[in-house]
Amino acid sequence: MVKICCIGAGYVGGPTMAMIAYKCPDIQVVVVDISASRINAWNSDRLPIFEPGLDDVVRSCRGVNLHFSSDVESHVADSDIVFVSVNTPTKTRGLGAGKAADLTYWESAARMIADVSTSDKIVVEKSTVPVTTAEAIEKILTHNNPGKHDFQILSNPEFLAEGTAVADLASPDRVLIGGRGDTEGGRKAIAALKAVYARWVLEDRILTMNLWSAELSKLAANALLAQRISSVNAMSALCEAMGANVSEVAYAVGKDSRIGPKFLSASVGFGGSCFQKDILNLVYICECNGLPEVANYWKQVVQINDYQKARFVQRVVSSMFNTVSGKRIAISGFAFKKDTGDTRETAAIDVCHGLLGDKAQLSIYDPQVTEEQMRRDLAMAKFDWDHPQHLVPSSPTAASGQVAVAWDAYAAAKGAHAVCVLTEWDEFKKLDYQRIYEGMEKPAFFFDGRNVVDVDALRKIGFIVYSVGKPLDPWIKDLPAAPLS
Ligand SMILES: NC(=O)C1=CN([C@@H]2O[C@H](COP(=O)(O)OP(=O)(O)OC[C@H]3O[C@@H](n4cnc5c(N)ncnc54)[C@H](O)[C@@H]3O)[C@@H](O)[C@H]2O)C=CC1
Ligand SMILES: O=C(O)[C@H]1O[C@H](OP(=O)(O)OP(=O)(O)OC[C@H]2O[C@@H](n3ccc(=O)[nH]c3=O)[C@H](O)[C@@H]2O)[C@H](O)[C@@H](O)[C@@H]1O
Repeated sequence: MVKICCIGAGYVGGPTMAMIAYKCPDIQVVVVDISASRINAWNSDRLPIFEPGLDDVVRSCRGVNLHFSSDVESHVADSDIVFVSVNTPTKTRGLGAGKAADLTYWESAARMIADVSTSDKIVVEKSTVPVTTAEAIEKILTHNNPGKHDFQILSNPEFLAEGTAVADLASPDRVLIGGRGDTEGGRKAIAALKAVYARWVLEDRILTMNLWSAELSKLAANALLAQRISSVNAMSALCEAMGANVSEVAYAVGKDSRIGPKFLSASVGFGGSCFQKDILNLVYICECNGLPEVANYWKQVVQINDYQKARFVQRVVSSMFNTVSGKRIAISGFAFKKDTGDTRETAAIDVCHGLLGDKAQLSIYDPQVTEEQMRRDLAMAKFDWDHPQHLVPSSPTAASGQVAVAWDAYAAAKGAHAVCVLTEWDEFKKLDYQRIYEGMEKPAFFFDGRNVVDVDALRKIGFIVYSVGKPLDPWIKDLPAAPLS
């Protein structure tokens, strides 16, 4: 029986391994992590991540052929295939700080594999890593393993998106396997991993290629996806200036089959643990390889995203008589997108910081994010969020006087001067906005960073409404549009 061990029980390791176990009853899968609390949560009724459909998948195979354990070393030693799905955050110090990927967790996992291995292994890069990381890992493994076992390194980047992870894993657009197809050992390793996925993924969707192409394809895919969002967000600023409607423009553009309709929703800015991190990593790789023009091209995607968040804050402050000092502002949604409780790099953090900087009183509601998480995020230094939680410095009392957390969107808006929608949760489309309006200070402002509400209906109720990329409310029209510097 094939034994798989995955190092890292996070948003990727947990769901991907659960899907492998679910689809391959004859494979034993163990997911290990240095965080005992995370492992305990995977073994409990309340999983550590919120992901639609995941509970059922985990429940159907946990304790049968899917196990979660903090006994990292013995399970790694005992396995044939080791997936490494640990954090690869942006470096905060030293060479490449603010851009390069921090491979500390990766390297320590690799050294541990080398130390404990008593048999040959296939080591699979699941984490998103800089191009040529496979070679570095290979060197660590071959130079540190006393038994001189054979290690085959494969790159198998993950393309799931949070909120749709189960569907993405069950029916992926493609599975990518990079390996050394020019050696016999490499070919065997590729075939072994391919055989795992082939249990449920059509053969023509399993792509095999060389290691560097696979590693780069992952960075390229995220860069291109994020670029679409920055492109449509850049258009949203122009739409506001011209009286056009970004949803109509995106619809018209997306009808071109060469462009396609997906990933063209204008927003307050993309968030999530990967888009910014992976583009910065790409920028760093370009700079290190003497390609400053290419680096600058991709840097723009992140710069437009920062501009979009700053522009939103500017709209809020300038609309409300140029000050939000002491005013209660309801924040509807804190997660970086709907159907997840993940807040890493969420646009809400930057928008809240902007409003807190202008001395607003925030009242935040999100159906899946805990108060503790919101307070930690608002207190944390940039880039610190993507480290295992027990290693992140926290100051849970920061900003506490200016931040309150509400149990629903109605409570958040009570007595507020403005509502800002920052996550596109479905429930925000169905709220009783007449009731919300009646409970607010007047004039009542509504800033929709996700284009979820019916602008005309809210204006009829009496709200002054701003919706990203939509024709402007007469109240807002003549106010400055450029972000405050
Ligand atoms: N979150 C996402 O949707 C996606 C993430 N990725 C990539 O996958 C990788 C993992 O991302 P997430 O799962 O989101 O991170 P995560 O932070 O949710 O999980 C990583 C886990 O690895 C554990 N860990 C770190 N070092 C360890 C070690 N030496 N031994 C054992 N456990 C260790 C941490 O405690 C943590 O629980 C990253 O490289 C990310 O870029 C790729 C595709 C999608
Ligand atoms: O490497 C990763 O981590 C993953 O990053 C993204 O997945 P994810 O970040 O989970 O979620 P997305 O659906 O891509 O959304 C990212 C951000 O862009 C925003 N977005 C998305 C689409 C859109 O049209 N407009 C828009 O503003 C979302 O609200 C969210 O803040 C990619 O979609 C995955 O393929 C990839 O595996």
